[in-house]
Amino acid sequence: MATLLRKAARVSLSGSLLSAGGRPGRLYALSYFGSNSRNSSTSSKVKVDLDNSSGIAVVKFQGPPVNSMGMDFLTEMAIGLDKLELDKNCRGIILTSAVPKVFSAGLDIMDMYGKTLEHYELFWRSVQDLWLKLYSSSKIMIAAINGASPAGGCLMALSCDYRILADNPRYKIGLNEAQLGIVAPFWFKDSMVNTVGYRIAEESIQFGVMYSPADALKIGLVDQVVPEDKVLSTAKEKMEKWFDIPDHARQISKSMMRKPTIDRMLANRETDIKNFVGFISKDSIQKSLEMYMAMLKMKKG
Ligand SMILES: CC/C=C\C/C=C\CCCC/C=C/C(=O)SCCNC(=O)CCNC(=O)[C@H](O)C(C)(C)COP(=O)(O)OP(=O)(O)OC[C@H]1O[C@@H](n2cnc3c(N)ncnc32)[C@H](O)[C@@H]1OP(=O)(O)O
Repeated sequence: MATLLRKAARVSLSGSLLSAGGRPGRLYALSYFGSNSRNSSTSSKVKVDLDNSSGIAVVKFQGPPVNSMGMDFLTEMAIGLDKLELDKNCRGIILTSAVPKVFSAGLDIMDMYGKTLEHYELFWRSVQDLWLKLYSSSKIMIAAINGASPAGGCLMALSCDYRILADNPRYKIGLNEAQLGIVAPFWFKDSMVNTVGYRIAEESIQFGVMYSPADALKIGLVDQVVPEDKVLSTAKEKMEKWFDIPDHARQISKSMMRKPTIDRMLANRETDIKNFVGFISKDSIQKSLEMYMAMLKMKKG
């Protein structure tokens, strides 16, 4: 019976939940995925390794020093996720980091500082695009969080179906935007509310709280805390459990849960871009970012 279910589960719905929701999907070349038992692709910031026999793809962030989400990272992630979304051999995706101590430092602050309005618009569209791909993926998404995960890093984790955090008190996670003098947009907030509930999100976002693993587990921001050397293996074990559920049933259930949040973002996408560009280009906000970057550098010296 279990084997039958696994076979049935292999017949997955094609495309992300976005296309399953009746929106036009896009086609991308499948150049690097052949019929070998393992397919790897490395670009400068992201490594994708799909094991065809298990159906698990590991997407590793490899942009030292802190895996910040700049234009290159956003583009490479978008391409990698599109390819995996279309690959029938892939049933689950694990996000993790190859950079010691950091999962991702979130959006690259240098992409939000001292640039043109056109750059801000393009950058924000790319951030939205990555979130849409992650949040609406038809695949099982597990975050194997093996380092600090502030702001955009936390958002990537929140977009997954399951979160495993390494048990190291230095690996804090949260939407800390308010601490930088900027504001987590509504779809960051929605992702947080959908995970931890309204009351906790309300406090969390206003204070820009960064949670220790123990606290993140307590509020449900992560689902499991495990020793650092077990993060990836636990993610793979967990994935096998998710694989027991037939894909079509899981995908439709996922879509049912996430569609209202995705639709809200799509309906407000252009306004959100306008808000971002207007907000980030303000002198006062640019000053806050400048001071924050200086503070990060001072902390080092
Ligand atoms: C009305 C509202 C409408 C719309 C909304 C409008 C706008 C706002 C939306 C914006 C949403 C923003 C989301 C974000 O993700 S913002 C980014 C937030 N990130 C952080 O605060 C993390 C900052 N970094 C850290 O805390 C630490 O670096 C970290 C990750 C814990 C690692 O610590 P450590 O290993 O000690 O490394 P260093 O701090 O020494 O950093 C090394 C190096 O990297 C630089 N750096 C760190 N983070 C970033 C970053 N996010 N972007 C760019 N650069 C970063 C750091 O300065 C060091 O540089 P150096 O040159 O000194 O080597």
